Amino acid sequence: MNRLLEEIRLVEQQALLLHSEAEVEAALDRMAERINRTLADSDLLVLCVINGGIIAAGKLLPRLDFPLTVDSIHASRYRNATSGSDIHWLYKPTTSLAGRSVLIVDDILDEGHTLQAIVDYCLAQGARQALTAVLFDKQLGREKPVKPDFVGLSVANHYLFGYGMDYKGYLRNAPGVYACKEVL
Ligand SMILES: O=P(O)(O)OC[C@H]1O[C@H](OP(=O)(O)OP(=O)(O)O)[C@H](O)[C@@H]1O
Ligand code: HPA
Repeated sequence: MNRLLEEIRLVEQQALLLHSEAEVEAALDRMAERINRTLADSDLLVLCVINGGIIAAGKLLPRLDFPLTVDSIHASRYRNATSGSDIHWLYKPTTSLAGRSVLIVDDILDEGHTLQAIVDYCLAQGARQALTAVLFDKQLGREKPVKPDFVGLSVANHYLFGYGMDYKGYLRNAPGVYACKEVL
């Protein structure tokens, strides 16, 4: 096995489960209920922030019970590292955002720079409103540049993986929220 895969296996073995699959699924139900109540008549465009937001969006969408369209955006700040740097714009939506109500869906709000940049981008493209939904909001104990409109769970300030969140590109598929031991 190569060195990176060995590290991934070790991180996975030593990680601490913070939120079970059942907890996250219940949080998704609650989030969807709030979105259904608020945005049913908005001709919504859901913007999935890939890669991390794939699972959040994929699990949220079938819970939404009104007509909507979907596109994606890829702004990456961590790029397989465990600390963020500059934002790299890797994919921009092909749908016109002009005049649209947009709901940006991501896995985690950490320092908030990525989501803030995506909100700014949507508004600059002429979106009527750019709302935000994050499955996890990390408790940093300080103000963030953006306050999400819809939040699934508030999570502890550790480096996390699972439900879309990666460790060095891996472990996004873990069925729960796990804290890496290195940063515990
Ligand atoms: O609130 P912030 O501190 O800006 O961090 C949050 C962002 O970081 C992760 O993306 P990442 O940059 O790792 O790209 P990825 O989705 O391709 O993994 C995550 O999916 C969020 O988009
Ligand atoms: O804790 C995290 N885990 C994975 N990806 C992330 N992107 C920002 N914070 C995190």
